[in-house]
This record gives sequence, C-alpha cells and structure tokens, in this order.
Amino acid sequence: MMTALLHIEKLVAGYGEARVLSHIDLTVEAGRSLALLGRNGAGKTTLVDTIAGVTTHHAGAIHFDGCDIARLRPEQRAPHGIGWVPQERNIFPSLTVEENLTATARPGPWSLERAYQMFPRLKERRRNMGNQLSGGEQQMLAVARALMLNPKLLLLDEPLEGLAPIIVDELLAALRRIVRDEGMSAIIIEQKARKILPLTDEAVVLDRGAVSYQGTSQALLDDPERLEGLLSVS
Ligand SMILES: Nc1ncnc2c1ncn2[C@@H]1O[C@H](COP(=O)(O)OP(=O)(O)OP(=O)(O)O)[C@@H](O)[C@H]1O
Repeated sequence: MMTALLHIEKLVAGYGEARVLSHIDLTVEAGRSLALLGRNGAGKTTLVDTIAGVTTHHAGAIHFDGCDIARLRPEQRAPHGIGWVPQERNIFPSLTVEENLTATARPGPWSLERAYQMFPRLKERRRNMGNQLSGGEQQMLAVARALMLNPKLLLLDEPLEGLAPIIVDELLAALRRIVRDEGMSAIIIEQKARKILPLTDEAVVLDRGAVSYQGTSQALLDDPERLEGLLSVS
C-alpha cells in the first residue's frame, strides 16, 4: 500500500483555548499539489500553521512521511521535510539575498544554482540586502529559500498576495514548474482560486474551520457555479 506523504486525521487546532479547526481530514500524496481555498477567516492559515507547528494542537493526528509530527516543535518539523513560507515571508533584512538563501539551506537537489535558475531575478539581486527588495522579490526569495531546505512538502501561504499582476504571472510560472515539472509536493493557500487551480492537482475548500470540498482542481475549474458557491459569502 502506498502511504501518503501527509495524512491528517480528525484534527482539532486553534489558538490557546480557541478551536478554529474542527475534525479536519486531509491527505497529500507525494508529488501532488493541493490548492487550499476558502473565504476570509475560514481557517486556511490556521491549518498550514498547524502543519508547521505554530498553533495549539487540541486533538487528532498529523502523519508526515511515516512519523506522527503533531507534538513536535516547529524547528523539529523542518528537518522532517516541511518547507514553510508564512504570509509574512520572514526574510532576514540585514542579510543579502544569497545569505538569506544559504543561511538555512539543507543538502539535496535544490542548490543555489538551481534556485537562481528558477528565479533569475534573485541572481541579479544576489548582493542586495533583504530589506532592499520589492514585495515580489521578497516572495521569490522566500520560496527559493524554502526550496533550498530541500523539503518533501512546501507550504505556501498566499504567495501572490499584494503583488503586481506582472509579478503574479512570473511567480505563477515558477510555481507551475516547481509543482508540475519538478514534482514538488505542495499546499498553496490562495484567494484567487482561478489563478491557482490550473497548477494544482487537488483542491480543498475550508468553511468555518471544516472541509467543505475535497476533490480535483479540474472538477472545480469545470464547475464555476460550484466554485462560486463554495467561496462566496453566504
Ligand atoms: N492568533 C490568533 N488568535 C486567535 N484567533 C485567531 C488568531 N489568528 C486567527 N484567528 C482566528 O481564526 C480564524 C481563522 O483564521 P485564519 O487566518 O486561519 O483564516 P484564513 O482562512 O487564513 O483567512 P484569511 O484569508 O483572512 O487569511 C478566524 O476566525 C480568526 O479570527
């Protein structure tokens, strides 16, 4: 039997006493990508942050690559193969682009050279400091830095948010190559469903902390009315 890369069962999590996620079941197979969708406040960030280990875990299992990681501290999860890019990006402002990339790198196929191939802009800016970058460059740096952790699973929290349309297209092209051509497993939170669904294999929609849709991205693209219904404010 093939075991899933990530298998979440009956997960209940939140912040302190507050329970935001209730009985979430979710599976990501190796080499598959998942779009995580839902209205504002549905719990998308809370779910990704729970996989990264920075929320309060109340109940349920998080199996990752054969281990139960639910009780591990965040810094213990990265070595297991979780590459997390939070919404805030957390670029080191007083390190150069290249130092940002190499500071946390782990051995594996994603080298500095390959990161620069994926994001040529970063190579041009490699001697710039983290705080001298545009929002788009910062996001590219955050994704490239996560790749250089050589993770088994990438967690991207709204990578397109606040970026100019031309940068959105550039980043989407890179993400497409990362998940489609390179076969990287990923969970990508996105508000703009129609932008991200063409890249991803599966989709999960959250509503008030529970899963309201789980299926293929293509099925949602093929059924705009359903997609609209799942994401519109009721
Ligand atoms: N630090 C926190 N402490 C307490 N409650 C929080 C905290 N962060 C978020 N919440 C609550 O958890 C719920 C889910 O928020 P979350 O950020 O996960 O949603 P989201 O789907 O990512 O929304 P958005 O698209 O707005 O980022 C919301 O009701 C929010 O108010």
